[in-house]
Amino acid sequence: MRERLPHEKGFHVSWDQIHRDGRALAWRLDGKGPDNGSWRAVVGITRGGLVPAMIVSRELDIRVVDTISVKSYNHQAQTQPQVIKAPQADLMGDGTGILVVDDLVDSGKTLELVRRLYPKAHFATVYAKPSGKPMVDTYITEVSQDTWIFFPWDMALQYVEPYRGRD
Ligand SMILES: O=P(O)(O)OC[C@H]1O[C@H](OP(=O)(O)OP(=O)(O)O)[C@H](O)[C@@H]1O
Ligand code: HPA
Ligand SMILES: [Mg+2]
Repeated sequence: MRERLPHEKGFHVSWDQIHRDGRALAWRLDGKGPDNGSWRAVVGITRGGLVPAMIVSRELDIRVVDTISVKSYNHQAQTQPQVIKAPQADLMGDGTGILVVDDLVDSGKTLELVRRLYPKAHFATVYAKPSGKPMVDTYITEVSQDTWIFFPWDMALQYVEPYRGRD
């Protein structure tokens, strides 16, 4: 099995769970945009933010959806975050009315970078760890810093030994 240290715990999220939590995020954001409660666009931070961005944009009927590509990790090793692809500049402005969506905030470095580019945007993630919380405006579930979140797109169903058959 691939090394998971220094993360003590694993939080395994199913497709059903990310769908429910993504919907909960959308409902929390509903009517909170700056223009009579509405949002101009959803911007997903690729790649992990794309599934929640799709769910939020579907729930809130937002048809303008763009992406920003920020690479922060090589597997579980953190590297300096880099913007690989930016969203359409005339859509973004200073970020007013834009919902930036990601799957999670961990150290907060990814959102810190995107916030610097679009300071007036609203930053929303499905999951949050304590170090990154100051960078996020809205999130659904907090997990401890020593938890690694496994998303359904990184997992597969597999056989497990019965409890009494394990070492
Ligand atoms: O708060 P931080 O410590 O910056 O970490 C959070 C970011 O790290 C992961 O993305 P990653 O860079 O691994 O790329 P991916 O979404 O393509 O998997 C995750 O999807 C968040 O975007
Ligand atoms: O806990 C995590 N899970 C998946 N990707 C991540 N990127 C930073 N932290 C995490
Ligand atoms: Mg990501």
